[in-house]
Amino acid sequence: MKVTIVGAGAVGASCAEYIAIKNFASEVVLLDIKEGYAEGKAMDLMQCASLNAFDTKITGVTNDYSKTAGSDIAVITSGIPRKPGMTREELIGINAGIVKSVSSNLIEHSPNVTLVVVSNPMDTMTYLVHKTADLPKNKIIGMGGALDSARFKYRLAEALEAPISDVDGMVIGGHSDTGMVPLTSQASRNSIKVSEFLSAERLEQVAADTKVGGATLTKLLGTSAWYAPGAAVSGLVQAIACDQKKMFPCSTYLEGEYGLNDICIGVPVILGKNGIEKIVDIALSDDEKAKMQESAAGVTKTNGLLEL
Ligand SMILES: NC(=O)c1ccc[n+]([C@@H]2O[C@H](COP(=O)([O-])OP(=O)(O)OC[C@H]3O[C@@H](n4cnc5c(N)ncnc54)[C@H](O)[C@@H]3O)[C@@H](O)[C@H]2O)c1
Repeated sequence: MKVTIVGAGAVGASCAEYIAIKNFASEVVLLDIKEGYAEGKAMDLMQCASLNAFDTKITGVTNDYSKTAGSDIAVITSGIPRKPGMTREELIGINAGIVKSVSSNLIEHSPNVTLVVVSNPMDTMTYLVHKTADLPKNKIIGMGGALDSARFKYRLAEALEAPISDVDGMVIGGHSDTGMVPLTSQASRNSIKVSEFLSAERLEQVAADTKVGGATLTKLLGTSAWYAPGAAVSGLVQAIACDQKKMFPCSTYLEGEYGLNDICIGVPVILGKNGIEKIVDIALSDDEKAKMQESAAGVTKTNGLLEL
């Protein structure tokens, strides 16, 4: 199993590290446009191999796509991250050009690749790849909901004063500060609805903190987060590589599901060797349906800024 990660920055390197530690891929190629950067990150990571007991071979290359040939899965993290006070949508100008050329180079060298899009604004970047790349829709996957759900579970556990392993919950909708739809009505602690333990006000606070999870970290760090994003991407890559049939909320192209058309947005999907093997159309409450429509309107507005 060969995995390429484009962008050897904070998220790309974290993702490579988690993939290596999980030890399911034979090869990870890190590619960056910055001379020597991916080579350096790859060498540093390989020097962890004996310490962390993994056999994945990590190599780094400067913008040489011939070295990515035959990749089964490729992750696109190239582009700029946001600075404090910025929205993800503000990154579109620079990142759209990068994502378009990177996806085209990847597909040229690996025509059967499955792409995982991470660069922001992620739903719009995933849509851009759909519109410009010659790949079936099941092989174009946007990562956002897996991270947002992990942040939701962190906030739920905090409110419940419970270990995170007790908690389950999912965030669907757009990967933006306003567009996320944390499914608070369905979140549970050991299969008991969290509304049994938390007041409606506290649950609303959990949802609000979840939605600004990225912005909170960006303010603290001066740039966007990388550990949880890297871990979330590695989970998606492992589910595909190991044909796990695991369910994650991912950004995918919708054709009528959730009453939405011609948009990429986060919904639960089953991930296996064929990428997105199924879109899971769950029943939403009227409130969640309305929030999903509002979220989709926001993503569609950002998509309108693309020059397709
Ligand atoms: N979807 C999510 O949940 C999520 C989470 C965190 C970050 N992000 C996004 O991921 C992206 C990367 O974030 P980061 O913190 O790793 O940024 P970073 O600046 O640390 O790394 C980005 C890397 O991309 C490289 N790059 C730029 N243009 C390139 C090109 N044309 N080809 C190859 N490499 C190129 C840069 O040299 C840099 O090393 C940002 O857009 C950020 O907003 C998304």
